[in-house]
Amino acid sequence: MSEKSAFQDNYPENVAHCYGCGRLNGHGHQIKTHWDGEESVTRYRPEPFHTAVPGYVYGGLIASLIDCHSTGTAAAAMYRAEGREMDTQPAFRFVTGSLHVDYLKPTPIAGPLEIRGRVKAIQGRKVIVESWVLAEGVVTARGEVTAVQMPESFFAAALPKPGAPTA
Ligand SMILES: CCCCCCCC(=O)SCCNC(=O)CCNC(=O)[C@H](O)C(C)(C)COP(=O)(O)OP(=O)(O)OC[C@H]1O[C@@H](n2cnc3c(N)ncnc32)[C@H](O)[C@@H]1OP(=O)(O)O
Repeated sequence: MSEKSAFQDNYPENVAHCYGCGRLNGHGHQIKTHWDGEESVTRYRPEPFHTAVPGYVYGGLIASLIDCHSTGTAAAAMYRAEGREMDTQPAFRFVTGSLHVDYLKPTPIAGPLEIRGRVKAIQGRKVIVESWVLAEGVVTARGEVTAVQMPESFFAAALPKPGAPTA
């Protein structure tokens, strides 16, 4: 795969189940993000059930789109910084350390949304990404995400402890 494929299409299978961006999560948003010069872009069409107030998008969806758009941008930026394609090893996997969203205007639910992002800083294992949501060309929300490279312990922590109750 090359940079022409979506960032998320290159995620290793064991981290491709995220509700916001995992291509293997049939219930999720399955967002697809690409570079557009120095900015990253995702296009997403909300469903009628993503309603907050009738006619407008639920803020949690907007946060989710900013979140996964930004973590994907963080991963892609690290590959770019190393001059590598996203399907090369070792894989960069980023999780959300912090997510800040400002809701500037109600976001109309009719029609597609565009989420754009820009890398503010790459600092060691963390990447700070600013992203914004546009509806019909109008910015309705702005966000900032600190994405942190996922430690291997993240996988281990997800496993049930021996003898722990399962329900
Ligand atoms: C990979 C494909 C899936 C993509 C899914 C993306 C969307 C998601 O929903 S991810 C799920 C939600 N996020 C989580 O569950 C993360 C839970 N938190 C954690 O696991 C850890 O706190 C984690 C990984 C963020 C940081 O832990 P750790 O790796 O030990 O970080 P640590 O070494 O302390 O810090 C590394 C750097 O990140 C910074 N950092 C850590 N946490 C935060 C935070 N919450 N806010 C800001 N900066 C932070 C630190 O300050 C440090 O920066 P510096 O190097 O400048 O000192």
